[in-house]
Amino acid sequence: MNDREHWAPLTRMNGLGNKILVIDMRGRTDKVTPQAAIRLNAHPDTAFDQIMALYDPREDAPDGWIDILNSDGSMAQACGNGTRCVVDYLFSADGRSHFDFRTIAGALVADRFEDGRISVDMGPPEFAWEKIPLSGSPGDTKHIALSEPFEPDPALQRFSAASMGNPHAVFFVPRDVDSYDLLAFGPRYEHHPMFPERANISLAQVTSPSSLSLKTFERGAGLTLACGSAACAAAVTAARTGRTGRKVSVYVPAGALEIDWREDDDHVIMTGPAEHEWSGRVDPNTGEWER
Ligand SMILES: N[C@H](CCC[C@H](N)C(=O)O)C(=O)O
Repeated sequence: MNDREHWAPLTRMNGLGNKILVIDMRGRTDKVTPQAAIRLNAHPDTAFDQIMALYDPREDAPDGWIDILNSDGSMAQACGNGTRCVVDYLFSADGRSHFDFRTIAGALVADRFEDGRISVDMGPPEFAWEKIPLSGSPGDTKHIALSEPFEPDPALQRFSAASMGNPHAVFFVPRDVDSYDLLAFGPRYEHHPMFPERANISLAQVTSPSSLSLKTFERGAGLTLACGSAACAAAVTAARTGRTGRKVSVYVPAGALEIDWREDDDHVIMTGPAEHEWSGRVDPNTGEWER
């Protein structure tokens, strides 16, 4: 029997087009399962890039623990666009605008401003190759030569790497990011032997000392319209390689994310919108849902 009254609130949102499902698991003792994620992703109305599963606050998670699931059921350590959606979901419920969440990668402190924009402190980037992680001990992670198999275009044979809690490979390209067939080579790059935990693969075209355009093939989710942690990774690697300053506007089709890589504490602050689409409920164990 489907005891739907005991299903969890399901909210479909997006962060600049990054498709997010917020599942409110507070007050429950069960978990959103990878099987539920795969089933939800199989339906066109609930197909998503990430699930943000929000659990009760606990001693080390003042405003709640967040599990992040990719659409293939794998777990992610960071999700900037998804975090903004959780903030907006909670603000709509009780008007609160400051939050201190925890994920497996650490703290995610976020603030919602009067105009609806939301800032998330994504923490400091990590550049040490063994912590990203990369294999083959490439040493300097500013300019890494990709080992075979790679694309014939030289711009797709070297990258900069960073972790925002999750692994990112950023390829700086000279042309419009849409002029490359990222959908075609993204899967091979995501699973490349240099990325022992796979990687989020981004193409970045620097357009000024304070702006770049970005396109990302996400680990465990594929080509997405936006990726917040990739925007952070692209901004810090652009700054680190002297292509931009530490404040960068990262443009994706639906708009821009503002990234500020702070000098004083090395933290990366990402600011952008969140959009509510519809609300329903879901069985977090099976992925059965209704609006
Ligand atoms: N879309 C997310 C990133 C998800 C990262 C996930 N693809 C992984 O690292 O496995 C964001 O806005 O930050």
